[in-house]
Amino acid sequence: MGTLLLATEVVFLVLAGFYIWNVMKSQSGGRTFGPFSVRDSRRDLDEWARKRETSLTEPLNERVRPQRFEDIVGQSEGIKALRAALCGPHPQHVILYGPPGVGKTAAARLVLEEAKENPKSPFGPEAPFIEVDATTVRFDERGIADPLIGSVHDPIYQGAGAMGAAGIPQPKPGAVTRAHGGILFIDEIGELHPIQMNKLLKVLEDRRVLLESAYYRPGDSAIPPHIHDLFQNGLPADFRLIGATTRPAHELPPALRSRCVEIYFRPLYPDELAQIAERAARRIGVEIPPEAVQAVAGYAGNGRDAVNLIQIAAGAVQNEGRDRVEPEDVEWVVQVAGYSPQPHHRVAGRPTVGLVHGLAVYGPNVGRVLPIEASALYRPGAGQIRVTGVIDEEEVSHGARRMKRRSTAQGSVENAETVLRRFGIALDDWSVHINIPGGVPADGPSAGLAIAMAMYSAIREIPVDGFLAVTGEISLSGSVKAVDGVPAKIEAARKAGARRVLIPDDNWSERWSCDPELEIIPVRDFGEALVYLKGTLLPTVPDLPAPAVAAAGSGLEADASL
Ligand SMILES: Nc1ncnc2c1ncn2[C@@H]1O[C@H](COP(=O)(O)OP(=O)(O)OP(=O)(O)O)[C@@H](O)[C@H]1O
Repeated sequence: MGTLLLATEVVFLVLAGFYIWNVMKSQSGGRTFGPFSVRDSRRDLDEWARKRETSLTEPLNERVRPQRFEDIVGQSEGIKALRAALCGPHPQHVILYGPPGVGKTAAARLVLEEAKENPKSPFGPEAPFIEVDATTVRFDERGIADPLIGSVHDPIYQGAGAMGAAGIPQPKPGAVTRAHGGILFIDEIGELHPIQMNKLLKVLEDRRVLLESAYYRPGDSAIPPHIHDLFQNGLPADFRLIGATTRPAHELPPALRSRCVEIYFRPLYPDELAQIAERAARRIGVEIPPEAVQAVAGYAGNGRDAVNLIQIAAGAVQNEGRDRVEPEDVEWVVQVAGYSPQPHHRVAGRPTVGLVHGLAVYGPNVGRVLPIEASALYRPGAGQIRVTGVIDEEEVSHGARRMKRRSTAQGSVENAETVLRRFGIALDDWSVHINIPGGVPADGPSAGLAIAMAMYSAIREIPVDGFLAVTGEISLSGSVKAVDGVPAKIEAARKAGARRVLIPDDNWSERWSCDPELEIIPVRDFGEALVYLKGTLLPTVPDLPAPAVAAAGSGLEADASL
């Protein structure tokens, strides 16, 4: 019996000891966080710390990202304007326009550091650079969460915590407040929800975010003083905005545009893409011969493409134990990644009947060569003019009003037709096909002179100088009228390998009189322009008798159905 009692006592003592040990152990774990004990939390912390010890090498795109303004190719004008807007004593808000992948984000990321170096800049050494992508920034119409502007977490919402339980609304700062004292960069700003855009405009105006909540009572002593302060004085949001967009300026709200300096980044030319590719290869540590660089430039539509092409090719090459990217490696990437050749127009060089290199501007300040083709068949009494490649209707915007208008290029063709008739060509006897490949941009009138010259060349079978580029609007009387974007067009002609450019006399500037590479010639009318049609100067305006005999065709594909 005594033994039994002793055994029971021992068992009881062991159980009690085990219970006490367990209680003490759980108490030594300390507080709990909801369902988590401190021990659980510590275990998770250790796990994350262990994970953080693992890190991969720096991604290639990080390695090739521009580190200084000098690394950004081809945007010197845009960067100069960006510096002027942000690096002085009175920085301004900026909108950066431009196609994708040409260095807008790269430049925006660098400008704050440069501004900080100016002792007169209001950006302090700790000024933040906050980056937001408008295509992914969450927008909640009920205003529960607004990571851009900030919001109030009202006590009714799930997870309002101890403050919520006490009926206290909690202001949550957004990116505009995190950017206080620095720069807020909004990529794709044109994609912001209109309500968010309006809120942003208000913040730009007030330089603070004023929040409201039905749960806020100014006299409530249960609300902590810092929350009273935020409701009464607002969250600070004095920053400078850089908004980047691939949209054209007229698609952005005028109220935003009027508050910002507008800066344009332009598409990159093939030689600039080649430079970016070369630099990327160098940074990655692979060799690249000029032929492979040219191959990249032929397929890359922008700087990002150039870098991506090099990255994939370099990766493949390195996996094979090589350190040199050959043109075949670039071709392989082009195949597998589905790149298409870029239409980087060069002038034809050889004289061609019916082919005139017009000049157009697309985007802000970007010119390009626009080949205009004409073919002609002599069809006595059955003449007609067919135009292909022209956009039938263009949408134009005047502030909030959108209008559709007939393509101005179509009008240019009709003007050219009248001019040729005035010059004695019996168009009733000619079937003429004019083709403007690639669609004509909104500045169609400036193709008028080129169209008239192409038609004339096709009908008279005169080969056009293959190094000639032409811009100018043509009036019904044949005079050549001023057009927009002549400097950009001249640059495009230069890049395309032209040697001579005809421009309207009204656009002439003395600075073009001694260009070492290009002969830039002002012309007043169609007759003057014709003197330069063939590379060898014609002594006078050509004689233009109406054709008397049958069947003159052009050098370009004659269309029997004309
Ligand atoms: N002009 C350039 N000079 C040098 N590198 C460039 C240039 N443009 C683009 N790149 C390369 O492409 C990458 C992407 O460019 P970035 O993000 O600046 O383009 P973006 O104009 O902001 O385009 P998106 O509108 O698509 O954001 C850069 O990190 C850089 O490696």
